[in-house]
Amino acid sequence: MVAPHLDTESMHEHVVIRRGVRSGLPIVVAVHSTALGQAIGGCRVAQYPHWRDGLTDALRLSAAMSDKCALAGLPNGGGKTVVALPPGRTLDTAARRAVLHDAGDAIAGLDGAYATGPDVGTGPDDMVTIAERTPHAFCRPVHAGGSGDSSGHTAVGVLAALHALCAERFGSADLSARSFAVLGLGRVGGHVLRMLADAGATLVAADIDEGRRMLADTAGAAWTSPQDCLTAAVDVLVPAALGGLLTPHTVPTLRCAAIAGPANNQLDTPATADLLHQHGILWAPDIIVSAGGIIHATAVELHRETSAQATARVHGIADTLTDILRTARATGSTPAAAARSRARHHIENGRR
Ligand SMILES: NC(=O)c1ccc[n+]([C@@H]2O[C@H](COP(=O)([O-])OP(=O)(O)OC[C@H]3O[C@@H](n4cnc5c(N)ncnc54)[C@H](O)[C@@H]3O)[C@@H](O)[C@H]2O)c1
Repeated sequence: MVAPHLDTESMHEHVVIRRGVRSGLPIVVAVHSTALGQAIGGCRVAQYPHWRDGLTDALRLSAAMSDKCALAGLPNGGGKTVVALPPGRTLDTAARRAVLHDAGDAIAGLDGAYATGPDVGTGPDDMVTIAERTPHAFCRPVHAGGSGDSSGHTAVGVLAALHALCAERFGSADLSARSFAVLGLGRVGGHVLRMLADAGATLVAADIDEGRRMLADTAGAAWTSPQDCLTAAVDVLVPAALGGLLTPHTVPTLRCAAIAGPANNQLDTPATADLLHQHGILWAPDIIVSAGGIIHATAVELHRETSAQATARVHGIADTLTDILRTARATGSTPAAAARSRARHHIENGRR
């Protein structure tokens, strides 16, 4: 089924919802916008209480991708693929291959309106499997000019954002003078922690996985519980785990002066940006901070740039963030509102 999505607040161009013919699993491909060019966004394979929760996630994440691409200056729109696994369901090799082929067929049916890449629950090998059914998957190996694992590039973008944020909030981009609480030491958070340690920063770190403690020890970071990390008295909180951690319940407990990290969808609702503002906490919009991976991937995979050229684009995140923070200050709005307004402006101009 290919049907237009009728959400009036954020109208999607296409939403494909289908039960995979091979896997029997629910597959959603959401194309939010192609106003600026081909929609891009990862393929997520994750457990959801109900497949409709996967649909909601796909709609939300694809709309956020449109804003992320627009703010990153990419000639692309936002899309997302979600394979919604029932609670407790895991995939063996054959089932995984079946569902990835089903997803590939759904993407192929969009005739190039959308291209996919790795996301939560998928990696570069899965893109090779999807590419057996559609050419619209980022799957070139690094040695052939592909982008590879995005987490290192995302981390480079986070560091660029942290420099810009510190310059705006504390009057200096010198990270060695600042303290950071890194919440989540996975692929991106681990890189960010190491880079902050190299820069001489004072560090606190946490992860629900005790196995990540070694990373913190090596970086000279004080290991703490996730709850204490969230509320640590530091200059900057770096959310690098899951989204939704900034809520009306958690914001009053925060003791940081600023927040910037790679975690997607950090705010539970857009209104929480106002609450952060009221508490004097400067929040760098995640759609800007976390864009390094997608900037690098599109540059090398779609536009055939060298990795060095792509990395220079990733460093541009610092200028984008500085511009948004200054605009917010000048207009008395929140950075979230300034970023959203800028993104919508770019998308509307692209549509004309
Ligand atoms: N990988 C990328 O290139 C990329 C790009 C853009 C955005 N992001 C976002 O950045 C975040 C991290 O991505 P990743 O690729 O590093 O994921 P990951 O799965 O490798 O790492 C996430 C880490 O967070 C930990 N974690 C989960 N729940 C936690 C909790 N409640 N408290 C503390 N730690 C917790 C996990 O144990 C894991 O170590 C995600 O929100 C992801 O969507 C990632």
